[in-house]
Amino acid sequence: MSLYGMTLANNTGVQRAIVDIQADQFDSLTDGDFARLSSDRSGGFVSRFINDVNALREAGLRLANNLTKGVLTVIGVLITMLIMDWKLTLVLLVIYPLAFGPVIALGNRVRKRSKQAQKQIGEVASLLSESFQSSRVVKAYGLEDYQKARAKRGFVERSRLFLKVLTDKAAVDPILEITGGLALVGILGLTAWRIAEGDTSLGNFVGVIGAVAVAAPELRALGTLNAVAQEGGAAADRVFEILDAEPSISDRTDAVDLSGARGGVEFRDVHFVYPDGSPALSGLSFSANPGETVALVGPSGAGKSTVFNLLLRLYDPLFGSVAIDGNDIRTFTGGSLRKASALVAQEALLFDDTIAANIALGRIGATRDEIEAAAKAANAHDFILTLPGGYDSPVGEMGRNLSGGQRQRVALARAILRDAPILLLDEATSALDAESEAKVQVALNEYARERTTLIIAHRLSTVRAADRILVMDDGKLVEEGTHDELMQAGGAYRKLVELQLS
Ligand SMILES: Nc1ncnc2c1ncn2[C@@H]1O[C@H](COP(=O)(O)OP(=O)(O)OP(=O)(O)O)[C@@H](O)[C@H]1O
Repeated sequence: MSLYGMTLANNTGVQRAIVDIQADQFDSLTDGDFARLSSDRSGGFVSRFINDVNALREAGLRLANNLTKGVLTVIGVLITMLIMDWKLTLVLLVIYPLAFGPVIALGNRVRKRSKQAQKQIGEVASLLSESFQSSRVVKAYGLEDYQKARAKRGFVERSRLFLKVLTDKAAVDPILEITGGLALVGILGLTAWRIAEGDTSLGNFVGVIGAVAVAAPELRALGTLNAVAQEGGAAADRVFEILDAEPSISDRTDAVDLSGARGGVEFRDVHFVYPDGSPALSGLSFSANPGETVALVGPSGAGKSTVFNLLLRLYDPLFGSVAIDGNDIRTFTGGSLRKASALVAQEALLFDDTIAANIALGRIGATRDEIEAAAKAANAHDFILTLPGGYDSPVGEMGRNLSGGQRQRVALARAILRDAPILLLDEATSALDAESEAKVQVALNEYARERTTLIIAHRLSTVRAADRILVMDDGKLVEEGTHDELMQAGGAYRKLVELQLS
């Protein structure tokens, strides 16, 4: 009964520790650098939460339930043996570690190989989620065989790596059998000699061997436990990689809250290269005054979205500075800095919840009336009312139940509700038809009057009305002016417009 009680207590303890580890891992990733999250496969992270944590749980439970019992038995047996025949016990104490040497070496190999296997599970998880998310393209392009082959390769590799770990673990018992057998032969010889010399008696010897027989299964269990512990250790290494990572972008100790921002934005000679080495900005300087609407245009890869990434301080520039209202954004706390901006990104990301809940994320605690007012301003109200559940309709995973244009309008409503002094629109209306876009534009013009608005758009009709248009190329500013001025100047902007009209 006490064993039952101990097992229950261990199970609960391990389970609680696992919940804490999972929550801490999630907190660390969510609060950590954006660069880290965007640099690894999503499946890699998912597997750290599921597979690594499972391995930790297994190891934790086995260690908690078997280690104490095993160690206590071995200590008790050792004391008895020392009393009965200390010389033979000392010989055994020298021989046993020799037998355990290979088991420990094997344990280290298990650790290395488990780490490799766990990493590969992450790759398989990414492959699976990518494959299910892209099922439309897979069907439309007849890529079923291609995907099946990729998945099969992943599964085969998974089983190959898993088998290696199992093979190592399986070798523990035979090693213990062989070394144990050899040790026994030696001990028998030694004892026969000592009995002949009159140094010990057969009775003592039988007593010691009896004690070894009691301890042997526990020792063997401790041997396999080592392999399990190493597997758990490999998982723990991966979990702690996440927990211990220090974010490179964090609040300075003297950071202050940005409150009452007027929304002036300034980039001064900003140079930036992504962590993978892709150059993005090389000496970009521009400013946007509070309340001004500034459009960023230019060829794909010119660095437009990067401007938003730096303004939100998802990354820090290599050189130069980004300022709001004349103060370097690194002097502000990250939370307050991001509250000053409302971003609508190209992919209009929605969460698997209702439409109302998705809009409300713009400002936690907003009332239903405020949510509806924001939806009206984003020209979303009418389509929302045509849905069976109205504002309470579920949008599906990543907003899959809505059309691209509908998703964008819900995302716009969320940004409008945020009521921030800086509005960042990155191809925010690209999925709308011309009529809907025009309607959204009218509403946005009204809303943007008191806000600094930065607009990225390829469709140049969207940016015509901006107070100023910045033309970027290769991470630099190449032209600047109103639509009319730039058309007259006959430079890069005019070429872009003519290309779109032709
Ligand atoms: N997360 C990232 N990691 C690595 N490189 C990136 C990342 N995002 C962008 N880049 C690179 O930085 C450069 C600028 O990209 P950016 O997205 O800012 O261009 P853009 O002008 O917004 O292009 P588009 O109009 O196609 O959206 C590109 O060469 C791109 O490959």
